[in-house]
Amino acid sequence: MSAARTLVAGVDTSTQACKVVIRDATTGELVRSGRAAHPDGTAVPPAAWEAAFTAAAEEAGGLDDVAALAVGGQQHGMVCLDADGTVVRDALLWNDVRSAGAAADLITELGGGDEAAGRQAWADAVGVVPVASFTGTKLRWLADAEPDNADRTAAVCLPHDWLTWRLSADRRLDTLATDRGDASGTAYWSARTGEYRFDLLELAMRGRRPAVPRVAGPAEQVGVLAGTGALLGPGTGDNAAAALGLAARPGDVIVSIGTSGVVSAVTTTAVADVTGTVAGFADATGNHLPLVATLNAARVLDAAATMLGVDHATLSDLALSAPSGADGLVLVPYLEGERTPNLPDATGALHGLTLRTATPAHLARAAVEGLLCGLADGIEAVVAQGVSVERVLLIGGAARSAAVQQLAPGIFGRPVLVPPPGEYVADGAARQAAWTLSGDAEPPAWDQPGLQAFEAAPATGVRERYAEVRGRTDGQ
Ligand SMILES: Nc1ncnc2c1ncn2[C@@H]1O[C@H](COP(=O)(O)OP(=O)(O)O)[C@@H](O)[C@H]1O
Ligand SMILES: O=C(CO)[C@@H](O)[C@H](O)COP(=O)(O)O
Repeated sequence: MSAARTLVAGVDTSTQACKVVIRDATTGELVRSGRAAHPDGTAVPPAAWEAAFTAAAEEAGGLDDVAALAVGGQQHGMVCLDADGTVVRDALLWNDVRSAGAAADLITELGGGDEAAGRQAWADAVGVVPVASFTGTKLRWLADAEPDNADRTAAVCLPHDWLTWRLSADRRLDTLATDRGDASGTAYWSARTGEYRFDLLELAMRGRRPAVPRVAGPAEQVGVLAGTGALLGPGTGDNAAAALGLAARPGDVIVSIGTSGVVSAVTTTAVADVTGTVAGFADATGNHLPLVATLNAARVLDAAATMLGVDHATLSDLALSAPSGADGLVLVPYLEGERTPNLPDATGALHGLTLRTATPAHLARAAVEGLLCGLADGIEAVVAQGVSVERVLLIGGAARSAAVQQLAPGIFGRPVLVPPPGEYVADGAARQAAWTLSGDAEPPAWDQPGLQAFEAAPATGVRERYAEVRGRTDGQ
C-alpha cells in the first residue's frame, strides 16, 4: 500500500470565475479541480466570491484532505470593511473606471498642480502612475462620492486578501494579510522599498487612514483554514500567481489574454515608468513584475463572436480564413473604455468598412488583430524599460483560440510558446501553498508543462495600420 500523498489547493478568484485546483505538494500533479462563475459587472458584492469559492471547492471534491491553501486573485479591487469586518459597499473592480477623474486629480495634487511633476512623483514613490484601476484612486472616489462609506471604512484590502481572511479561522481585522505582488497594485505600497506609503493612502482618503493588510513574505503562513486547520499561504495577485505557476524566470514575458490583457515579465530590479504604461509591480517570489494591462482582451473575442452569432471555434476559423490585415478593416477594441492607453471613456471603433471587408471573416480577423496589436504595444513598452525577451508565453482563456495562437507570432514579431490550456493562476497559488508548507527557501520544483511553439512571418503593415486608425479615432 502506498503512503498517502500530501495535497495542496490553489485558488484563482478572478474577474469572471473562481477556480480551485488541488495538486500533489511534491510533484505538482493535478488531482482534482472545480470552477464556479462570478457575477457580471465592475462592482461586485464580495460575498459572491466566497459563494463561488465554496461551490468551486465542492466541485473539486472538498478541502478536508488538503494540507495548505493559497489564493491568487484579480488585482486592485477595493474591498472596504467596517470596524466589525462587515463589507461597507460592493467592491469596485480593477476594470471599473468611475475613478478616472480621481486618478487625474491625484497625479496633479502630488505634483503640486503640475501634471508632469505629479507623474514623476508617483513613479518615484510607488512605481506606478495612477489610473482608474488602482485601489488608491478608487479610495479617492469613495472619499468624494460616498464620504459616509469612507468614514465607516476601518480597513481596506484586495479581493485575494479578503477571501484568504474569510477562509481563515481568525477573522479579526488585524489578521488581514497580503503579499508584495498584490500590495504593489494599490498605489500606496512601493515594490522598490517594500513599504506602505501611508501619506499617499491618506491623500487618497482625504485624511482618513484605514488599516491595511500586513505584507507577508513570499511563503509566509498567514493563518489556518477554518474547519480543517490547513496552512494558509499569503496568496498574491493573479498575474504574480501565473508567473509562479509557470515558474517564469528573467527573460520570460507572459502574455495573458483573460478578461484583462496583460504583458508581464519577471525582473530582479524595480521598474518605474513615468509614462505610466508599465506598472512597477512586484512578483510572488521577492522579485519584480513590470506589467502592462489592458481592459479589453478575451471579451473582445466574446463580443465579436456574439456580433457574428458564432462560437469561438468558428470565430477562429473565420479569422484564419481572412487575409492578413483584413484588407484594411481595423477594430480598435476599447469596448470597456481603456486603461493602456489611458482612455477610460473611449469606445470601440471599426474602421475601413467597404463592400469587400463587410464579411464575417474580415470582422473576425480584425477583432483578433486589434486585440493582438494592443498586446504587441504592451510587449514593446516592457522592452523599452530594459527588459530582455527570451521567451514569450501565451496564457489565459483566449489563448485557447487557434487564431490567437497562429496570428500572435506575426503581430508580436516573435515566436510564441503556448502551454496546454490550464489554470496557471490557481496553479501558482497551489505552488505557493506547497512552498508555505515546505518552509524551504525556494518554491517546489514541480514539472512544467510542455510548450507548443508557434512561429509566423512578420505581419507586415498590420500594426502600422492599427496605429494609424487608433490615432485617428482615439477610440472616442
Ligand atoms: N477558445 C476560446 N477562444 C476565445 N476565447 C475564449 C476561449 N475559451 C475561453 N475564452 C474566453 O476566455 C475568457 C476567460 O478567460 P480567463 O483567463 O479564465 O479569464 P479571467 O481569469 O479574467 O476570469 C472568457 O471571456 C472566455 O469567453
Ligand atoms: O488589473 C489587472 C492587472 O493590473 C488585471 O490583470 C486583473 O488582475 C484582472 O485579471 P483577470 O481576472 O483578467 O485575470
